[in-house]
Amino acid sequence: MTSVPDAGDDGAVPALVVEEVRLRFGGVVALDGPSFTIEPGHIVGLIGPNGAGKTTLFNCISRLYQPESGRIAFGDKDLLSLSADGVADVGIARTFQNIGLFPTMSVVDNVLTGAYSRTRTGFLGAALGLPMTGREERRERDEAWALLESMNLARVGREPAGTLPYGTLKRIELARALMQRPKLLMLDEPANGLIHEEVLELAETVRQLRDERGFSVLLVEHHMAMVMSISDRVVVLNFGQKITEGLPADVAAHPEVVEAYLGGAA
Ligand SMILES: Nc1ncnc2c1ncn2[C@@H]1O[C@H](COP(=O)(O)OP(=O)(O)OP(=O)(O)O)[C@@H](O)[C@H]1O
Repeated sequence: MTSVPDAGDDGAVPALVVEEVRLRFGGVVALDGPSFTIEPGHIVGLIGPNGAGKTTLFNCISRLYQPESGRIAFGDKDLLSLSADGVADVGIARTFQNIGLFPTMSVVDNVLTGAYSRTRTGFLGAALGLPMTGREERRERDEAWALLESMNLARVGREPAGTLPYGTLKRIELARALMQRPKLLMLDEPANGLIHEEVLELAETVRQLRDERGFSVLLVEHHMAMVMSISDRVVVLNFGQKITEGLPADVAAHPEVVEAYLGGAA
C-alpha cells in the first residue's frame, strides 16, 4: 500500500510555467522578471554567467526561496503555494550541487531513500530507520535495482556510497532522484567536478532516461557541451533577466549570449 502522490491524476507530465518572477537580496536584484515554459517532456537548459540568477530561480521552483512576485505553475498546481515537500508530492525531483548521499549506507539503500517521498513510510520514517511494509519494500527494492541496472551501477549496488568515486556518486544521486518517478527532474550543475568523458556519459544517460520515461528536465549547467547537446531549448539569464531563449544552435549564435559569455571579446 503506497500513498503515491499522483494517485488520482492521469500521470501526464504537465508544463512548468515561470512568469515574471522577481526576487531581491537586500540591494541585489537576483531575479528581474524572467518568464519561460518547459513543455512536457522537454529538456530545458538554463544558462548564464556567474551571478545571473540561475540558482536563485532553481531554488524558487524547488521552493527553497519565495519570490516577491510572479507565478510558477506546474499544470494546474500553483507551486508558490506549496512547500519544498509539496513540490516533491506533485512530481518534481531535484539533485543537489553538493551531493547529499549517506556515505555509510549501501548504494541501493541510498537510491531507495528516493522512494520514501512517495511511500507510506515517508522520508522522515526512512531517516528514523522505520521500515517500509514488507511488500512495499520488496517492490521498491526491485525498482531500485532495475534503475541501477539501467544506469550501469548495479555492480556497485552493495558498496557503501562513501567508498565510490565522485563521478559515480553523481550518477547515484541521479538514480535516487529518479526513484521519485518525477514528472520534472531538476538538475543543479550535474556536470560540476566531472571529467569530460563522465559529462558525456551523464548527458547520454539523462537523455536516454527522458526518452524512456517522458519526464521534463530543467538543467542548470555551465558545461556548454552538455547543455547544447541534450537541451530541446535553452533559456539564457543575465543580471536576473532572460536575455534570450530558443533552440541550442540559435542561442549559441545569439550576439548577447556571445557578449555575456565572452565579455565582448568575440
Ligand atoms: N542568499 C543570498 N543572499 C544574498 N545574495 C544572494 C543570495 N543568493 C544569491 N545572491 C545574489 O543573487 C545574484 C544571483 O545569484 P545566483 O546564485 O542565483 O546566480 P547563478 O546564476 O546561479 O550564479 P553561479 O553560476 O555562479 O552559480 C548574485 O548577485 C548573488 O550574489
